[in-house]
Amino acid sequence: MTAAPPVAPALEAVAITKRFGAFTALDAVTLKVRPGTVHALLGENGAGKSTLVKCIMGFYRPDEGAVVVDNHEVAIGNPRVAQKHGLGMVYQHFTLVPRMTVLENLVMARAEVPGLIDWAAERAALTDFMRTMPFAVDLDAPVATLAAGDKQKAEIVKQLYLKARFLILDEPTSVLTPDEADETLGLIRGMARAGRLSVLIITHKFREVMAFADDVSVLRRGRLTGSGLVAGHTPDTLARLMIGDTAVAAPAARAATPQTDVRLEVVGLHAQDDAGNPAVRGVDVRVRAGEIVGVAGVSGNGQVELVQVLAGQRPASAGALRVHGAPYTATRAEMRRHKVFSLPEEPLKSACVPGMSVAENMAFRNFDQPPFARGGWWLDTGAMRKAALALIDRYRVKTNGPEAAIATLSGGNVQRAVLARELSGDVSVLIVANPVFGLDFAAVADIHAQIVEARNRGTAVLLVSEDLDELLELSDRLLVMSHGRIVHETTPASADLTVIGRCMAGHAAPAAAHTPPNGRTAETTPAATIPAETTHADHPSPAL
Ligand SMILES: Nc1ncnc2c1ncn2[C@@H]1O[C@H](COP(=O)(O)OP(=O)(O)OP(=O)(O)O)[C@@H](O)[C@H]1O
Repeated sequence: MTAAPPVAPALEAVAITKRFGAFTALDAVTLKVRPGTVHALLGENGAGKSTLVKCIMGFYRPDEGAVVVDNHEVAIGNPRVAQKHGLGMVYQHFTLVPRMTVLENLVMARAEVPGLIDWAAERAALTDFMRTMPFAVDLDAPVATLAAGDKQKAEIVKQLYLKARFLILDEPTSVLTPDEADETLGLIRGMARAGRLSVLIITHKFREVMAFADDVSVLRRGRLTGSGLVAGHTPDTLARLMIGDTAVAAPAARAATPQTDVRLEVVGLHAQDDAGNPAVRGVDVRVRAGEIVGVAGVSGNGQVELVQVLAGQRPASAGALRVHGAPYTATRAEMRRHKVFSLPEEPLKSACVPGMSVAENMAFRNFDQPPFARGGWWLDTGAMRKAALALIDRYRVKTNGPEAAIATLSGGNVQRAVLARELSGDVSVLIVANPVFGLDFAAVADIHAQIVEARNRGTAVLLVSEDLDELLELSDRLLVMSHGRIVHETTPASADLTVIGRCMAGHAAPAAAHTPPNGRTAETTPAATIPAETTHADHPSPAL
């Protein structure tokens, strides 16, 4: 490992320009991070934030400009060189190997790992190192067993162990609960104030900028639109720098919908996670036409597996699904017949083919139907292009064109492209997971408006989200999922945040809470806490 001085460095990105073909993603952007400070980098989706940090970290070679660390220009040709200069990056999504322990992950991350590892010596050295950390992370825990907050701490510890003195955090709190986020950012800020670190943090959350950052820089369409002390800004001034005169979608009015026919029924559903452990343990949910049912919960409590079963990406081990009263196993034919659409988490990974074009990805739903397919096999690329152009325009997808590979779009724009595909038709049931993960506030407003409009048109929406504010804003009914079960039901109007928080954290709800009369199906009770024993956990229904 390279020795690096323990003091926080100053870092400057000077007049960085980065082009992708004819497109200029960054136009002479200059950013100065003062030593021992937390510097927030803001910008709407596609503004160039990731491109800028990738230039700093050596993933991309800028066309023009320089990176200066402690007043010395450094040539960072690749991320290993960045690491040698004490620069480390923590990503939005976790990079540690889930099946390995924290200790194994840390040792294997080093640039030079000996052929024969003396694990006892490594453990002793790492135990000493952990004593210098503000975080306590269990070295022997397999990463897969850690809660999201602990995983993120382990990612940060890894960078500090690799002697990073300048840390770039790319939306580090998007997978954390609000408490975990505050704790993590508080500890990071503490380390910066102590002079151990300088930090550049990409975030879309103004609250985090105002509470934890010293300085802020704002990008818009590849240009720096503002920079300075956070104390000199308000969320309004930052918003203006971010989106200029772009109109933000007004919140969609919630129409009174009759909510009569049950469109989606989940009955006694059980499913396992990738390791074969029970993940969904007896879930009952009904969603009616014109209703948004929100499912809250800390990540890792079975929500991903629930959505995957509903999307046909994971088998159920027991229980049943019904759509329009008919048995449903989420085959493509059933999805088409019943008009079931889904917007999954990480759409680039789970709902796109990254190497294929925006137009092709937008046509996935019906590429084998007219007007895209003719004579059973001939694909009409002209029709696909035309349809894609209309969707790009309507959903404001920023792309170099319908022919661009979808993987070249920024995260937020991939999300818009998939949403355009899934919402553009006649939708009877919509299953949505964390739809605004990583999006800026203008895109969030857009997507929320689209979901409420779908509901107003009579779509039954199941909305699974880790963002409680989003659920309280959008849901007609709100369920809380913990340890694979629905443990609480309420409406946003009668929600008690303390009870919800306690249920999310897996703590028993207060005895005074009301149990649904049928003791079984989370559907109609206004505010109910459902004891685990009333679920189907121990009595799985017959397998699908
Ligand atoms: N490899 C690439 N090839 C072509 N264009 C690219 C490539 N990477 C990024 N872009 C384009 O550069 C622009 C900036 O993208 P970038 O990912 O830096 O945005 P961002 O501010 O990080 O957005 P988000 O908040 O959505 O992650 C976008 O228009 C994107 O489509």
